[in-house]
Amino acid sequence: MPKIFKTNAEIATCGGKLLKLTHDSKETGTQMDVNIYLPKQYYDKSKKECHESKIPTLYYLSGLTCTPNNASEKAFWQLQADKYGFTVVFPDTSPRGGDEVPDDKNDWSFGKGAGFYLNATEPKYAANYRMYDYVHKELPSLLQQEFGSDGKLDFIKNKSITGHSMGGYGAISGFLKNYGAYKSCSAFAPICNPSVVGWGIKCFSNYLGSDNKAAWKQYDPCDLVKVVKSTNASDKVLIHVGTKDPFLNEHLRPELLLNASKGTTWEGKFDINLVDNFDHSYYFISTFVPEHAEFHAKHLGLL
Ligand SMILES: N[C@@H](CCC(=O)N[C@@H](CS)C(=O)NCC(=O)O)C(=O)O
Repeated sequence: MPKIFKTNAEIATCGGKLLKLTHDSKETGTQMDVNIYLPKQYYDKSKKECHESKIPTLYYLSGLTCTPNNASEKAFWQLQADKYGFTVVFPDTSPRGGDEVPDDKNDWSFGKGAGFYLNATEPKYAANYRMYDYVHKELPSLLQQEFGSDGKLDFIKNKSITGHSMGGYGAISGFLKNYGAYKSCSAFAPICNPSVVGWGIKCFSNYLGSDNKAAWKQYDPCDLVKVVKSTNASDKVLIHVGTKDPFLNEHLRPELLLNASKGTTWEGKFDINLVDNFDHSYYFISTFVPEHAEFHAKHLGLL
């Protein structure tokens, strides 16, 4: 069978391996980069094929301007993945490619590197900017086909999701829109109410249409909490945001998510931790990665 993924690098790190991959995406119509970390448990020779409990997956969605490499190099998920035994998938943040993929070269918060984890409907962007279906459907399915065939890895059934900034919004939005598909969700400095903040307004207007507010509501966590019912008593979304995050008051606005959830089935289920002195960087993210890893490990049945 022809291979789906091309392996550009296979890097030993911690007890497992980081694979830097590229593949063709039908959703985006482009080649996509993705990194995956296979933990030490995957390479454990004493474990036979067809594990009774397969190794689950944590999807990490990155923020504006990022490629799969930022978090692979600076978040230190690998140590945690080995500790609990989960795979980590680091998708790219948008389609890439040449001039055939529309972009705004003067604005790093829009276009390439800023796909906003949605399916664009505006004609200019609709062919390529399909990061929602790419991340939640196509990528897990392709990974399962190629890397899950030995029966050890589960990219689809036992999975959780997390992310940073635009990726934090992508994680919460994807978790709510696919309620039940992910065992747990967490976020680092998420954009909580994209419909009312600068980064979100620019991306939603261009990708979904400035007048199409009904489409905006289908992705905005502050609207989704009102229509998606939390039916599981153990639902909890773990969030950390730094008080010295320069984007806190202009773009992140965690208080709006707290307010939006009031009176809904999600009230009290967003565990928002405003942490003193931390900024928006990977110094902040890596500090709280162990806490988020333990949280997801519990929900994935690893603890
Ligand atoms: N200063 C950044 C602003 C964008 C930014 O802070 N991006 C965050 C996500 S919203 C990030 O993770 N940047 C990459 C990194 O820190 O490695 C730039 O101009 O590239």
